[in-house]
Amino acid sequence: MGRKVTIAAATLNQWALDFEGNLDRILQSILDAKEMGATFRSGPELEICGYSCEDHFYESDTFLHSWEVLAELLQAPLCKDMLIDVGMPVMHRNVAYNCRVIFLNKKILLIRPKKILCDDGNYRETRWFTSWKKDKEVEDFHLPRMIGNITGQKLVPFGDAVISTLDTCIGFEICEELWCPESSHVPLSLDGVEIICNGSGSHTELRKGYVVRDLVKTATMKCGGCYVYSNLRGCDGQRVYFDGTSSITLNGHVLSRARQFSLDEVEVITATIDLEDIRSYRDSKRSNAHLSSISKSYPRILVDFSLSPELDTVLPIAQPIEWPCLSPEEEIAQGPACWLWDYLRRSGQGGFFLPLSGGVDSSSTALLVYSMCTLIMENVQRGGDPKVLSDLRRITGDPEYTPKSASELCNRFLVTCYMGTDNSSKETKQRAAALAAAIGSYHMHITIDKAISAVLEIFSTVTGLFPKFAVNGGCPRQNLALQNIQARMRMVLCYLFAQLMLWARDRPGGLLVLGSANVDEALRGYMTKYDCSSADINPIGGISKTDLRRFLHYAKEKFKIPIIGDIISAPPTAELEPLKQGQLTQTDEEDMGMTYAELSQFGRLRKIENCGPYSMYCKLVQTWSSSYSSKQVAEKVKHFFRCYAINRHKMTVLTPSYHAESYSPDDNRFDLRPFLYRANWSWQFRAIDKQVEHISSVKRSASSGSIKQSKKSENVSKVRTGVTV
Ligand SMILES: Nc1ncnc2c1ncn2[C@@H]1O[C@H](COP(=O)(O)OP(=O)(O)OC[C@H]2O[C@@H]([n+]3cccc(C(=O)O)c3)[C@H](O)[C@@H]2O)[C@@H](O)[C@H]1O
Ligand SMILES: Nc1ncnc2c1ncn2[C@@H]1O[C@H](COP(=O)(O)OP(=O)(O)OP(=O)(O)O)[C@@H](O)[C@H]1O
Ligand SMILES: NC(=O)CC[C@H](N)C(=O)O
Repeated sequence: MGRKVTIAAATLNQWALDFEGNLDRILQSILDAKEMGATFRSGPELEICGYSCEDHFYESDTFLHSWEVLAELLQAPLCKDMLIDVGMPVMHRNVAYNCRVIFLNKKILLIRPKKILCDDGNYRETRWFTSWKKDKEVEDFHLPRMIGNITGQKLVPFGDAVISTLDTCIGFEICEELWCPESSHVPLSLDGVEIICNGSGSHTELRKGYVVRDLVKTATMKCGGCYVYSNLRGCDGQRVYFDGTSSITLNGHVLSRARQFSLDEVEVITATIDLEDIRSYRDSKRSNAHLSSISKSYPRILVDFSLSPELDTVLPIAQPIEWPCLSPEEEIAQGPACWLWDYLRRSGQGGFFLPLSGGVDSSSTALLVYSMCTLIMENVQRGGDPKVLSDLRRITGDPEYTPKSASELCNRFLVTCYMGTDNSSKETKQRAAALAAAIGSYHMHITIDKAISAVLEIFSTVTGLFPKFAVNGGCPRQNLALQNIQARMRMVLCYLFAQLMLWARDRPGGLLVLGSANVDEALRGYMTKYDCSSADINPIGGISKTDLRRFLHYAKEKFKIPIIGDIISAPPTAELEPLKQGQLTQTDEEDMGMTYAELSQFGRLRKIENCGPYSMYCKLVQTWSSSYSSKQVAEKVKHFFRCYAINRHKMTVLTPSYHAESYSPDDNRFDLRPFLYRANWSWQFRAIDKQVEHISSVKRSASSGSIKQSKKSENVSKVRTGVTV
């Protein structure tokens, strides 16, 4: 009959500039697609070189090696009789484009450049690429000779065209083209293109999972057709994690979807569709059909090849499935854990070292490593990607190793250390030890007072001065300095232990130091510069305290670790000031002058809603009207902006973190701002003061108005009752 087509979308964990590994994973996906009966395979954006090559896209080597990989693919016997669509950068007439290259049986059919580039947040595509502006036009592309020698072609079409096979028509839109208001799938669908492929490089963020689902469902519900969305997966050398949710959708229904987070480097999904379902859906949507009849056509590349088999009557077609979205706490449990795994195996290190204070932040970080271990266990037990076990054996230095349990694995991967001082309470020490025992980390407890005294002694010998804590009569400067030296001393010890702990345990290599400053503390600058926040990597640096608490509640049940309950209910504290009869005198929220919940709101308004001090005040004066007076709101906003301005310099040395929040203050990558501010914000704060004054005068006149009004009504009622004034 020739109407049923099996299509494959590949999800690949590529790595920028790892041409060898990227080629292997592409080949593996083609093999898997073939074995699953597909005749067409589409893959993610820039899959040949990796998405995050960034300024390496200025290097001609990146283009050269991408062509070399394509040459391997063209010649691979595996690729015979399959229509293949791969992503790579291509230079055409001295301009670099982000392209799809579509080939079949050693011939390149089309090179399709990206038409709408992405420049939001983490993306800077226009820095390296130019968008193709010539709608529905193609030009001749002169193939490099090494490719021409394989394909026997000199020129191939380059531009905005579609592929017509004997049985259907295939078109392309690349990632951002789906997100933007002038998506290519609309004119493609109106021109009768039945299968639309989107090779994408879309990163994860908390609560973003529904976006692609809604986009592909809406696109195909409105326009009809089959949408093949292939996304990257993993950490390809940057702070972002590509979440891998590739999907195949038909006429508004999702037919197949890859997992959102997974350790599998290659995951191929397929769906068999009936092309007639597209035709009847579109034709019965009369508005669609009328618009189609007047739409301008795309150039069609005719191919003497059919995606559907001759005899397909009994071939079962795919049925709609549900696309459930993970909760934010599940996203935290899985996303950073997968990112940590990619980072660990690609960095060549032997595990992690974590200073564990028993507080919410460092405990969350420890639990994320444990979560990584549970994902590895699940993968090994399921017989998932064999690469997981081979990487595991390489990292542990044990070629025979097979993990017995997540906690046994955690013992090999994670060294935790409580670094106590005279100011530490026994409760935090116990909580750290109990958590470490529950997850199985290799735990130590050390005291660092001697080191701190030694450093202070150097200062006192030179100056003859002895700084004191505030409780002992010291000024704020002395008080802070005494806190910061403890925090910084911990950092120095972390790196020492990270370097030598595997030596002490008779294993090769070193450990990556994990940091655990959360996104809110960074924004407010409530951290000591170059203390434990200056780690190698930080899995929670993009996550808010509020979400970390939600994650801890989830982890307590999921991993059955009761001590997490105590960690959640303890007040966040730095424990850097002396205790009073063994009790805490210092809490984070009191020190900061704002709650974590308020801080999170400031963060969202500053970054996501682009509020300066004045706009932030105008918004919060309404939102917080039931709790604070306009004057109090003004004070809070000013306090936040003062702290932010004074501490912004700390963002320049922020430890690289997993990107999770759209309000991340990550300097010069996600949040481009100066780091030297005029911290009194005199102009801006005056604007706030004027508003406060205005609101107060309106209130004053309203209340005097209401007094007059009530006197007036009193008189009226007296007249009515016959009493004269
Ligand atoms: N504009 C600028 N550009 C570049 N550097 C600048 C700078 N302004 C100050 N600096 C430098 O920055 C340094 C001051 O920063 P830093 O040494 O961090 O010290 P600082 O920010 O003054 O104090 C540490 C802060 O973290 C809080 N804290 C302390 C201990 C633990 C915790 C916790 O996480 O629980 C929080 C503490 O309450 C305080 O707010 C100085 O070296 C100063 O010269
Ligand atoms: N007693 C300690 N032992 C080990 N590490 C510590 C200790 N105190 C602090 N740290 C490390 O320094 C980091 C920052 O310390 P801080 O007191 O600011 O904690 P925090 O950011 O509130 O985090 P937490 O919730 O983990 O205590 C902690 O996350 C932890 O990694
Ligand atoms: N690579 C792209 O074009 C980025 C796609 C998209 N805007 C996202 O946030 O995921």
